Amino acid sequence: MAENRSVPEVDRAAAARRAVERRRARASLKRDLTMRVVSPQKVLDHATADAESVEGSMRITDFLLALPAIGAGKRDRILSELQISPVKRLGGLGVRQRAVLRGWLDSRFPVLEPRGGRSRLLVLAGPTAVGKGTVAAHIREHNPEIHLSVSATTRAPRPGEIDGVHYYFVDDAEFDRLIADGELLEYAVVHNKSRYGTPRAPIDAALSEGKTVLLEIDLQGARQVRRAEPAATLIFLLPPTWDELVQRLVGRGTENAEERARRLKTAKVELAAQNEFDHLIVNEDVATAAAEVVELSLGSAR
Ligand SMILES: Nc1ncnc2c1ncn2[C@@H]1O[C@H](COP(=O)(O)OP(=O)(O)OP(=O)(O)O)[C@@H](O)[C@H]1O
Ligand SMILES: Nc1nc2c(ncn2[C@@H]2O[C@H](COP(=O)(O)O)[C@@H](O)[C@H]2O)c(=O)[nH]1
Repeated sequence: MAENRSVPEVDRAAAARRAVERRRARASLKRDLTMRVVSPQKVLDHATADAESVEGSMRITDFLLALPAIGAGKRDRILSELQISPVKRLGGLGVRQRAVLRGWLDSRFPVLEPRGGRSRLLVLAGPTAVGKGTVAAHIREHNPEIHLSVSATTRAPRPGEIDGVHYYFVDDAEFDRLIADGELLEYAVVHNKSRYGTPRAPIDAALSEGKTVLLEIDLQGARQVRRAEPAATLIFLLPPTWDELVQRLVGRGTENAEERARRLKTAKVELAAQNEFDHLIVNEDVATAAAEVVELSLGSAR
């Protein structure tokens, strides 16, 4: 018990606890970098602003290894090219080192200028359980002027899901017919399992009535829409952290462990494609994220 221990002992125990917490926070940051939930530039900016922060205490070697397609060999070559010692922590970099690292990051991971805001066709995509459905439902409730597309799917309804409201639940034969008759704007097998597609007619009708249309679909579908309608506004919803994403998926409780693993595998691929989108929105709070989507829809209302 703490009362029976000497002061230095208590201090040592507290310091050990803090060290464990810091190690955990750094591991979590490393995961978020690997999953592209945070941009490397942002991590470097944090480290520069506060050397004592989790970002600041991250080793340059761990930072580089967390970046896509950087292994130990490449990491060492980059460090030698940038003349940065491998023992450095991000917060301990000198002005010159920070500048060359920032330049290297900008050339390797360009921050794309948003291209969107050009059409009333909005696509909301993002990894599983990030909250696309929740944000879309919030918009349906608070912004009835926005037409929310109802997809067709071959997946079975979840408890509480209503045919024609959440999805059109169809069998494989009907999905084949929709494709054959050209009735889908886009379609895809999602999570290597069920088929999902966007019925074209209701969208054309809503657009011709001057309405804004929102599709909540996966990455493959978003890419198809981009090809078919280059002016569409593509929005990618991000989780605050990878751990939060996993918690949301588990907390939703609608998939078994095998299905969750399948979805998280797809999520990694989707997160890595976020730069293809016109806008990134972090879904920390549903109402705020929904308001940001609506704001973008106003910007593109023409
Ligand atoms: N901002 C938020 N904060 C906390 N929990 C959230 C937030 N947004 C959504 N959730 C919760 O996360 C879970 C997943 O949300 P949702 O089903 O909307 O995700 P999704 O992106 O549509 O997933 P999928 O692609 O798998 O269909 C739900 O339990 C939802 O209540
Ligand atoms: N390409 C399309 N993807 C769609 C469509 N409708 C939904 N989705 C995506 O599927 C997954 C899984 O959804 P769930 O309801 O089974 O959890 C999710 O990423 C949706 O965005 C669609 O019409 N086309």
